[in-house]
Amino acid sequence: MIRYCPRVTAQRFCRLKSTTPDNAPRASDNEEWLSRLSGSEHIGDRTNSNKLKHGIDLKESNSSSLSNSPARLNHEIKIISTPPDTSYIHVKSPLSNFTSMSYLQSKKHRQTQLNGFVDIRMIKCRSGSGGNGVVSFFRDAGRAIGPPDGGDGGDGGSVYVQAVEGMNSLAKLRTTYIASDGENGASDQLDGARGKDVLISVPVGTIVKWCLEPKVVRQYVDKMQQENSASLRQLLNEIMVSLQCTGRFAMDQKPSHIQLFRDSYEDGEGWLFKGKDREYHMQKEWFQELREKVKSYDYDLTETELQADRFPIFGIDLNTSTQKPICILKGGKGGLGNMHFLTNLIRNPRFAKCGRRGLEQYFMFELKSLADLGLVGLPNAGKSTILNQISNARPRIGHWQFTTTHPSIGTISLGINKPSFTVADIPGLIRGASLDKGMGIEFLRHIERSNGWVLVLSLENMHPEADLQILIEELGGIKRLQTKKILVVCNKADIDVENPNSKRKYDTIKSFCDTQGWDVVPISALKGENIDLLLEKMAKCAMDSKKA
Ligand SMILES: Nc1nc2c(ncn2[C@@H]2O[C@H](COP(=O)(O)OP(=O)(O)OP(=O)(O)O)[C@@H](O)[C@H]2O)c(=O)[nH]1
Repeated sequence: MIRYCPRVTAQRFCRLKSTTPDNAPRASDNEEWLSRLSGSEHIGDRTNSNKLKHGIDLKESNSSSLSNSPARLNHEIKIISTPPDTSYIHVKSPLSNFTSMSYLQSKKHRQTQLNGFVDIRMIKCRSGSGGNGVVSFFRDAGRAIGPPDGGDGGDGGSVYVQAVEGMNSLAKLRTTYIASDGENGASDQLDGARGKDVLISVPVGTIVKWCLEPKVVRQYVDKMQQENSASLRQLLNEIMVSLQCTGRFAMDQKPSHIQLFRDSYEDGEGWLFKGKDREYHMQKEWFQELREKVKSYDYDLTETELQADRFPIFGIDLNTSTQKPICILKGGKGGLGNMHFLTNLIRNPRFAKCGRRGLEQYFMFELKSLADLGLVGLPNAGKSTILNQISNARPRIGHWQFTTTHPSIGTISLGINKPSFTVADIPGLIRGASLDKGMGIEFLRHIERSNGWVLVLSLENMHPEADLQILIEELGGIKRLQTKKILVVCNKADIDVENPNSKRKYDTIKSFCDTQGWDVVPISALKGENIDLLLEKMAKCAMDSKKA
């Protein structure tokens, strides 16, 4: 906890005309504050580890280590060392956790793909630095130099984030959010104004994650791609990022938060001199003594900063609207004015303290839709036609592949007094989507939160059972599907109805689904056949998934 320096607050910000300052701490107040500081046992406890920065680990990521291994599990975290060997929990984690695949793909390509819908943004945020304290002495007609009256710098503004209802895209977010710096203090005991905060409003369902500077990552990845033939996804999974982390609790050895570090001055530094310079002061014993005491104040400031400058490794999930904005970057503290350094020995303190620096970091804003059910299928299976039939959503429908270029969510109500549920339609998956073929698997984020998945197959295709296997594979394998409630929809049952082969296709799928305990239903979305049964089964799947 910071042992705050003495200050009478009642008259802050009001200008005192031609009277002796009465808002400044008296020498005795300052003496008492400084003597409390000198009793501190903290000095020297903290190591220099706060100078360590996060970064891409070049040694781990040489091209020879790149293989065609399956995609690494996202969020994989390898603990390298823990306290007391190091001050922080040192971890390594794949770069894919701290950058955006979509950002690294061609920007233009993605714009046309998305038709204006934006579900991922990399944003630079900066909190304001604290204003500087000021060196000033009271003056009036009768006195050339009076007691010190230099005010404190104002605190820097912070960056906040909040989730609000009614937004459904990240398109309107700016690329940079900068909170303003605190103003410097002034004569007559005036404290500088506090820097303005910034508030980033995002749709409910957004996850805010800490990430590396996108430009640096892009340059690095481009270089790596020139040197070897690995796909972008493979590269992002193989390149490791070194991070300094902390646990949720002081002694926790399990990393939960990334420790961020400011570029502020060292404890005991950050002095501003006026009249006589630093060299002059450093030679004086009284200044050295004071500096030693103020070191403890700085130590507390740094500790408070380190506590505040922690960000959850897996991000902040804004899955409900935020009642109170969440601070993601805190502004720097304002520096002390010279009136705090008046003591019985130091009558003319010609020095003040600088404000503490703000923080500049990059964050990845990722929108993950909140729908009860996720509709997945190969391109052209008829997902959009189904959603059109059963809900208020009006997705694009076409007989060409990838008509759906961005997710859409429909609400389905089965009548008064009956619960309603939501369904998300995402672009079609193809074999190799997880290796970025077709529209890739980036859109799966929109069904990740749904506990119920509706797999749509087209009976028009020659081997719909093989399509089902492709879906299972691209969705993460049978084990992943076992964690969800699954409903399989065999669409386009109207085609070739008389052909015994059509019945055979359906039976093969049904018997596989039976072995997995999955429900299955044949329909014709185009002709509206069996839609009531489909709705009933979807409602059951949604309710079961809510219970899961
Ligand atoms: N005969 C028949 N055609 C259908 C049926 N359902 C959809 N279609 C047609 O199949 C084509 C594709 O339908 P969409 O709903 O756009 O398919 P999708 O799965 O959303 O396609 P993507 O956007 O590529 O993912 C359209 O021409 C539809 O009219 C059906 O039950 N029977």
